Amino acid sequence: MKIGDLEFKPFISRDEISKSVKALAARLEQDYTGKTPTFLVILNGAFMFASDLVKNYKGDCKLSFMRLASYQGTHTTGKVKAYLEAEQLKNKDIIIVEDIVDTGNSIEYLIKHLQAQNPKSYRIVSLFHKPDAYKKTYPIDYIGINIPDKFILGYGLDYDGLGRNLPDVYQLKTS
Ligand SMILES: O=P(O)(O)OC[C@H]1O[C@H](OP(=O)(O)OP(=O)(O)O)[C@H](O)[C@@H]1O
Ligand SMILES: Nc1nc2[nH]cnc2c(=O)[nH]1
Repeated sequence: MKIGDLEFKPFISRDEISKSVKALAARLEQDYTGKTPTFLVILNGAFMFASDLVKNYKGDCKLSFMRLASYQGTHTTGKVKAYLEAEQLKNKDIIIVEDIVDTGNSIEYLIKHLQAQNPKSYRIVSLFHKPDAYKKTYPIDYIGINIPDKFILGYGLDYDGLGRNLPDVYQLKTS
């Protein structure tokens, strides 16, 4: 399948994704019993995962959204800047919702930003994780599916803005 100028092949089906999302929601529900966590959704990529995750989460919860703007120059390690009102996270049980943790640059930035705002607690849930590409040591508390270090798209993840709407996940063809 061609997206933009690149060729992709089917990788993870919507059924497999759905099972993983339900399992994550169930684990979170159990761990946050008696609490009202705030799901902090990291836009743009996590929008679809977050939507399905909270639909499957039956306990009380709140939602907050944060956009990370990447400034990508000629280097691949893009710097990120958060857009979020200060004090919004103080004394809250935060669950950071990411679609993917790859190198960990984004999550590192987020954690530093979050710590400065004194939340009561914070944990990370990511639907996808590339352990071989991960360069940080922060634990990813809840991981849906570990994947190899290859570019994917679909289910919220894009290539050059394209492919976010696809219900299944595709992997870049390399040969
Ligand atoms: O672990 P890393 O190497 O930092 O990669 C993970 C980040 O990359 C993606 O966001 P992206 O910057 O593509 O923005 P988007 O969510 O708006 O597509 C994803 O949503 C994560 O935030
Ligand atoms: N679309 C997409 N975005 C990413 N951000 C970090 N890793 C990836 C990836 O594999 N695919």
